[in-house]
Amino acid sequence: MADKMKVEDVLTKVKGWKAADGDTDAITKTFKFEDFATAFGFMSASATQAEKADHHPEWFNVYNTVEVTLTTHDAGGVTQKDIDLANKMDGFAAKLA
Ligand SMILES: C[C@H](O)[C@H](O)[C@H]1CNC2=NC(N)=NC(=O)C2=N1
Repeated sequence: MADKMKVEDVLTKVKGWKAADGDTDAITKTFKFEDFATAFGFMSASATQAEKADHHPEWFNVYNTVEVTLTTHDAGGVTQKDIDLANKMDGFAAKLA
């Protein structure tokens, strides 16, 4: 199992993510796209990656906005798996921007 890391250390390895409100055991970022189809494309690419890595995001989507929260349930906090998924999701978002 991936080891739980300090959220402040994790935040040095991802861009534009922050500690989730009232929760030092998760990181969050809000992605905004041109429209729903693009937001859904981002979610689709992220879902495929999540399945591949067996590591899944929590998210909330309204139209063109996707609020993402990452944590590792098995570790009770943030791990390298969240850093990897955050960086992948940033890459998908950059391609769709
Ligand atoms: C059994 C399976 O490997 C686990 O339940 C996986 C699935 N996806 C997961 N996703 C996340 N975010 N955290 C986990 O601990 C986790 N565990």
